[in-house]
Amino acid sequence: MSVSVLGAGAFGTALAISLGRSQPVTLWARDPDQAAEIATQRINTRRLPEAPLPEAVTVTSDFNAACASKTLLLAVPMQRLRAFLQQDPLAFRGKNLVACCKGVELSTGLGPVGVIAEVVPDAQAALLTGPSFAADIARGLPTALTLACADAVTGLLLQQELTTANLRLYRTTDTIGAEVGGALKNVFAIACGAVIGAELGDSARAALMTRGFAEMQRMAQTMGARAETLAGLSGFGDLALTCSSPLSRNFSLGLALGRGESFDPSITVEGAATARAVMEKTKSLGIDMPITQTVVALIDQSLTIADAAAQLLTRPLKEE
Ligand SMILES: NC(=O)C1=CN([C@@H]2O[C@H](COP(=O)(O)OP(=O)(O)OC[C@H]3O[C@@H](n4cnc5c(N)ncnc54)[C@H](OP(=O)(O)O)[C@@H]3O)[C@@H](O)[C@H]2O)C=CC1
Ligand SMILES: O=C(CO)COP(=O)(O)O
Repeated sequence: MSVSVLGAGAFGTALAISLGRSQPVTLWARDPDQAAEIATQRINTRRLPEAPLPEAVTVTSDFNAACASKTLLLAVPMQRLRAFLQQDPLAFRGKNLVACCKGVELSTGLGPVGVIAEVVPDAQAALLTGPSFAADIARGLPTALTLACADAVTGLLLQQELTTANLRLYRTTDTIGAEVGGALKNVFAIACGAVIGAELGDSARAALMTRGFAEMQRMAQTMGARAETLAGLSGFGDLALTCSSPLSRNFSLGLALGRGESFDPSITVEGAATARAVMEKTKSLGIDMPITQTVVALIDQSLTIADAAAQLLTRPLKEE
């Protein structure tokens, strides 16, 4: 069986590199000039410099050629996924579509698996998520991720097909839990970055991570997810990585907010739109998400970091 990665950003390129060390892989970039440059130089200088492509990676901008594979990894940002699929839904029929993005769609409140199911209902939708920086995967450093697929047989097949020497996959059928964990960890990473940027201390960050994890569990379980999914790589695991590393773009946006600095708007930061989408969604779920709400206000600059901290500290006292 063959695999293609659609989207030659940092993550798509890293996955193609890891897979390409042991099997043929196609990496698709939408821009023909970019595809030609990566193919010639054997490196994605724009998105993942210092990570050479193995020989077994074929780079192309030919969409139909890339879609000839049975398994397609969709490595485009969350808010672009629907438009990307809608360009040619027939090309995706009957495929194993593995979303590699994290977040909640602003217009619908759906996660990546939900979006795939809506646009291409006759594909097998799956999600690859969990703690990993693209640069680490590309360098061959050890990583472990979650492969979520509601269909257990397809999930097992994808787990075997996409596990590599340095990328160990665990599988689950709980796609909702995996979606919510991956989406919310980015929101809390923004909050943690802001706390560190404003020099409020590591204790405050630990409090935010823990109470953020409570919000994540609350939302996921209200939506029918399993608690053990949130305790796994896609929930706790990714929360731990993203909230503690300046290599995270979400954490870095938070750092900039905390320091009162500007941040390059062209950088992919999934947590910003997702925080908004989650607040919209939780209106109908009827649950309390105070940290997520605070992140929305910080991004909108309708609240200072000091006021945000004061607001969270003075909420009514409750049981843990
Ligand atoms: N980077 C990382 O370490 C990790 C990222 N992820 C997740 O992977 C997803 C992608 O992130 P990442 O690769 O880092 O982002 P990048 O910003 O590096 O790349 C995004 C890619 O998506 C492409 N793209 C955007 N819109 C479209 C579209 N409509 N059609 C086709 N291609 C499109 C871009 O193409 P173009 O260059 O032409 O604009 C670019 O190649 C995110 O959800 C992120 O959370 C998950 C784990 C790790
Ligand atoms: O998802 C990631 C790590 O698991 C990458 O995080 P950022 O998108 O914040 O860089």
